[in-house]
Amino acid sequence: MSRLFRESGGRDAEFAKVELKRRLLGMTLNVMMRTIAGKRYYREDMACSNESAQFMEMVGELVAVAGTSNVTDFLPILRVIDFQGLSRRIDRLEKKREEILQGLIDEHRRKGGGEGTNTSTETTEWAMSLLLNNPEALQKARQEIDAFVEEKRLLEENNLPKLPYLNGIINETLRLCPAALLLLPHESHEDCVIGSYDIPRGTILLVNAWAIYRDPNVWVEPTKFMPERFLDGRVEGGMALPFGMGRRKCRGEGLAVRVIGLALGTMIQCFEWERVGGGHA
Ligand code: HEM
Repeated sequence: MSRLFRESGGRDAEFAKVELKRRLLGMTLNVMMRTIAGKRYYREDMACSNESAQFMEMVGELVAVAGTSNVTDFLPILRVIDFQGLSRRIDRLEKKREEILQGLIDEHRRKGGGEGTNTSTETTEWAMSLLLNNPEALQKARQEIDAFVEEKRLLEENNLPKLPYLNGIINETLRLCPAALLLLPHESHEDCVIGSYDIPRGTILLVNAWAIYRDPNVWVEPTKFMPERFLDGRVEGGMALPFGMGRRKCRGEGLAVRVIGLALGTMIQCFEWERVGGGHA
């Protein structure tokens, strides 16, 4: 925030154009790496070390491979020739990941001392984008924060549960722009029945969260940005599962919601925001 403040030219300055993605990525990566390995990857000037460049490259490749349809799932015979070369790509990626993680473990031992990066970064960026396109919601969030947090004090993590509208914005962002469109694939390890369907052992199940979030039978005006859907602890339609459900639910939910809430809330509290070129997208 202090860097954004300096770049914006300080208190009485005109609007300045800023690029958020790299900063949000740096911030989430730093939170994650401080938790996992006790070190920062990005410095304040956003320069990144060779190690963090490698790490980001690996995350980028992982996202690309995870998003590629695998033809051999449908025509297993093609597996023999590794038709799309996906197996080779995954093997290479696995090796790279092992090297990076082993390097962190070795370093940690010497000093005696997830995938969550992308999802938190993208959700925060989408939230800002939705707010810039819905200035009345931005205004409401600002009023809520100003009414609750004393003047001249920065928003703190323990304020977050008391800011229902800000939380509504995060939930509505996760609904409209879900970071995990199909959650993560699950595979049945034994025959089972779901609803009235017989599911054989070894079936891959994908949950189309994106379609659920846009179902007009579940949501009023599903494509509209309305944080109010989530106010008073209620969930319109009762069908929100951005972090999945059950035993394999996201482990990082608590961390993600806090990091996104704090980053978004502080950006709203500290700055006036406008779309580049004004207008509406
Ligand atoms: C906006 C942020 C995030 C979203 C939307 C998200 C979403 C998800 C979803 C949908 C799943 C699959 C759940 C299922 O299959 O039912 C998942 C799994 C997981 N997430 Fe997240 N996630 C986020 C951030 C994070 C963060 C920050 C971390 C770690 C620091 C994290 C760690 C994990 C782990 C370890 C799993 C696998 C859990 C398991 O298989 O048992 N996530 N996440």
